[in-house]
Amino acid sequence: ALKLKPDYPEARENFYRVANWLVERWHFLMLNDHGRNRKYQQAIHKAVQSGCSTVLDIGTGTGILGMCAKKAGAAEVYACELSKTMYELACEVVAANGMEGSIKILHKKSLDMEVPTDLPHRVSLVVTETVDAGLFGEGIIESLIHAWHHLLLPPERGDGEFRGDCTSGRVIPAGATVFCMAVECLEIRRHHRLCAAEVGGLPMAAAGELRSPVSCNQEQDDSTEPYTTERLSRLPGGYRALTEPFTALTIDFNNVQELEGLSSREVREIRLPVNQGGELDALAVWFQLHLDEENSLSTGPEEDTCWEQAIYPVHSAMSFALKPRDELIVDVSCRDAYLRLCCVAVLRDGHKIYLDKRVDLQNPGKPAPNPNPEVELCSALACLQTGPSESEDFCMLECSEMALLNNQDYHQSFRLALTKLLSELKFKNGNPNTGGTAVSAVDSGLRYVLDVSEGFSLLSLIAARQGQVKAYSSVEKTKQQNVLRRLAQANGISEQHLEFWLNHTEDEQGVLQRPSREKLWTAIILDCVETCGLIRQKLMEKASLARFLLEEGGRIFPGKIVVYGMLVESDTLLLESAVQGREPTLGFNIAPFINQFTVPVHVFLDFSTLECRHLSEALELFVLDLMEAMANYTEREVKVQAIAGGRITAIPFWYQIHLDQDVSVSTLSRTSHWKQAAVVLQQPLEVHAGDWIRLAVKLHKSTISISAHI
Ligand SMILES: CCc1ccncc1CNCCCCSC[C@H]1O[C@@H](n2ccc3c(N)ncnc32)[C@H](O)[C@@H]1O
Repeated sequence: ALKLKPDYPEARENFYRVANWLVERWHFLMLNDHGRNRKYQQAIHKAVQSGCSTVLDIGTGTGILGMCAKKAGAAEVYACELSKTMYELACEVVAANGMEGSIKILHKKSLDMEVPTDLPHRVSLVVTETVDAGLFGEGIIESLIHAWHHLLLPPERGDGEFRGDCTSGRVIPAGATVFCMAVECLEIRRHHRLCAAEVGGLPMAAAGELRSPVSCNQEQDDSTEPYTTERLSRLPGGYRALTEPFTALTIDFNNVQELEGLSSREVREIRLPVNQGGELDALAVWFQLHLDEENSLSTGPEEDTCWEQAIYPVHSAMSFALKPRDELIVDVSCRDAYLRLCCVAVLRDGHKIYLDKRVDLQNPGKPAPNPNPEVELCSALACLQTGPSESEDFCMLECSEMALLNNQDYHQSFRLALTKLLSELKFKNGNPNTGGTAVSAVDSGLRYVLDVSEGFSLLSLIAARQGQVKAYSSVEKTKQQNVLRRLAQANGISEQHLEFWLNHTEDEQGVLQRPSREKLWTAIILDCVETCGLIRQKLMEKASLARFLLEEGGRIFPGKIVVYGMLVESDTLLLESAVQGREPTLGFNIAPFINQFTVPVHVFLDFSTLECRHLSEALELFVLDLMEAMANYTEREVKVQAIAGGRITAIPFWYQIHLDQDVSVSTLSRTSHWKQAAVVLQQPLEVHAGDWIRLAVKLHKSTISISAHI
């Protein structure tokens, strides 16, 4: 169906979202990584030349490694791929490169393969790159254990005697070395822990412990993941290494006993000398993939590779300052096939300070010496909260929800705009001699504010705190509602002034209706921009419904969104969007096939750290007026002058979100929890400084498309 690529807008918009989902973005990065492809080719060539004549490519993707084996002269090449989309793609690619008859591709997971059903006999070489940023995340350990038992010839005998005919089995990559270091990084901290004692003027002590879903401590369930991934070299604000990288683990993929022993290996405790003081925010993990004795690939933050690192955020109520000469104690284990790293404690002047429990092992009765008194005080205050006891009861927030909570500008701006609106209305209606419009029958002077933000939001509380406001919140999860209730209680907001309207929405229409129909809303707060940088779907429809429900003088927040963009030349964005010709893929004809899944809008971009050349100033692309429906259009032509010569390859865009005439928030600001998006041009456009470029900007169903012409 995707190949039919219907061009009616709904399908096209869905096509983007589906294409993004069907084919992960790293396929483009990987195939454009000529260095990676070359190293695999060399290792495979050497192995085949030394006699490995039967090869299995596990997780073939586009088929590139299997084709290398064939070209290197392997007699039999098999490949398996569990994703249907990639399997079909591999079949097309192999056929297009004239190897249809000589590579047998199976739409199967390697674990479901056996001899002789799927392979006529055991093979002498398995090649695979089924690894993620945390190395084991694609199941390579389980795949190789199964391969050694069922698909590979036995490893060569320990006597080192080398049988040239390769009647023994081997794996490429031959092994991996995993590195780890402690880092300070505000961007990571903002996504995993509450960084301030107050949000939008609201003291947060009563919230109890808030956690992101990334944690590798004991209670492992499906709501948490052991690590997240980041491109450390691209994070806004950068990072600071607090320790040297240390080797957390080495693994030999040609030793099945070692592979089997991995998950039952006892937990290793490692001590990391701190050589740079700073806040301990996370452990960063990467690895070297040893393809064979000569070639290895690295996913390190300093290498110029395109890969992300695995990030293990440190969980403790408040951040913890490491000092030089401290030793960080880390537990390394491989429970249920994931690499787990946990910062356990800090060794300082002979004392063990536990990051979570703060218990001093030497004299358990006495609390540990205080790492830094103010931190201790904050967490003590947190423990004083009236709510649950501090540890077992915590509330889980998505990383994006945590980053939103740490966006002070956002909350202060809403507080300011709401205060202004409420005082305007009070003044107008409350003061008869203003000759204001007919005063609506506002019963007890109460005003109603509805917060339909997606996910966890404090805005209902910030509204209710203005006094004389009854706030309705769209927060659905019970634990999250309890956090809001606790905060309301601790901040003098009466229970009656905070309602969770999803608890008693009688019908679909009820979503935006007030309980008592005759009155209407003073303010309705809408969520407009997704964290990924796109306009939320159905925003304009929601805005028109919300407008209808406002009382005289009431407002929607935000009232207006202005889309800004910039013409840039960025090879990086090209490499993440499409395979650039044949050269990077070792001359194989792969690009046209995988590029079917290129999407013209790139999301989750950190524009502030994107390597690119600015070819224009920032310019206004589009205006969305949520208060005046008639003011809106679906397309607009904009002219912009090139300030430098070059190839326009993309147009990153972001938003100025206007809450009212004077208060606005930028999605590009330093404290922004939003990422940016970028339109990647189908054809790069060569321009000279001073050229005028015409942009045709279209917004259809929340999807922005831009075409550029001289
Ligand atoms: C320096 C490498 C690097 C470092 C850090 N980040 C990324 C990379 C780049 N590698 C990413 C590959 C990641 C995806 S794995 C590639 C393809 O293999 C498929 N699969 C996975 C397991 C599996 C199996 N047992 N049997 C059959 N098929 C299997 C997947 O469906 C996918 O299409």
